Amino acid sequence: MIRKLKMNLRLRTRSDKDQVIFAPGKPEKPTANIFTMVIVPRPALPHAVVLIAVKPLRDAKTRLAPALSAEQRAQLTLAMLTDVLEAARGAAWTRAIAVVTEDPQVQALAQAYGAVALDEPEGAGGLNAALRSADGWARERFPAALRIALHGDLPALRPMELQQALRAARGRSRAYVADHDGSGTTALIADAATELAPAFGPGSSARHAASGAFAIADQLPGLRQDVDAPQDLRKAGELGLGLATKALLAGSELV
Ligand SMILES: Nc1nc2c(ncn2[C@@H]2O[C@H](COP(=O)(O)OP(=O)(O)OP(=O)(O)O)[C@@H](O)[C@H]2O)c(=O)[nH]1
Ligand SMILES: C=C(OP(=O)(O)O)C(=O)O
Repeated sequence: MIRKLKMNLRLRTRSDKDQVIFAPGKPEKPTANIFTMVIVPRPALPHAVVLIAVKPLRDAKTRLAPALSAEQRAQLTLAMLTDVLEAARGAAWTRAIAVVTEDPQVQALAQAYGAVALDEPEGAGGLNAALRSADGWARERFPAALRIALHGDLPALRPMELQQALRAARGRSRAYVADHDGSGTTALIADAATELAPAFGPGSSARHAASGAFAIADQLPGLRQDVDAPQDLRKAGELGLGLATKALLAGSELV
């Protein structure tokens, strides 16, 4: 009897595509205790798919050109993305991470951290088209999940901040986190029933508010601190850099 139940459980877990447990590098397997599953049915926990768009490294971080060479900007982009992937993996509700990019080095880094690398969509739609495409992928693959679009240049992001933003968005169809100076957006969240409808770019905070998204007001310094200009690196350094960015910038006068 028990053997039969175990077999049924295994089959059910494998056939339900929205039950994938996020475990980078490890095969999927049911984590629930068989007796818990049978005797105490639990409601599904909220879960989120993290979407990160990254443009080709050769074009990245142009506003840092006064302070860093093209090669240094590419290395910094990879280091900051590493720290964002680490933070995203550490947030309790993260079910999957997808990085949308055409850059092979970025794709390889994403996959090394257990994320899915999605191809850049056809056409020259830029960041918002890339995120719309990733959102379509996520909604099809994880129909009950929240999605959170997140910048890849948040080197002081903590897993708890990501988790807090997701909690703050509960009960809202869409919500966003404004950047540190209030004009831009560092994260945009949509619930399972709602398209992400990203409107990133200069002044995106006002656009996201005008589109009806809820402005998350929580103190989230690491989540708000994106790196656009050289002085942003110092501010992120004061908050505490993730390990990869910290190692890359050790000894640099920029932090
Ligand atoms: N996949 C994809 N990601 C993009 C695109 N444009 C921008 N991004 C990403 O969106 C985020 C914010 O982009 P930007 O601020 O425009 O670019 P940046 O490289 O961070 O900085 P600047 O070159 O100084 O503007 C970064 O993570 C970018 O890599 C795009 O066309 N496709
Ligand atoms: C794309 C955005 O950010 P930034 O250009 O500052 O990275 C934004 O705030 O919408």
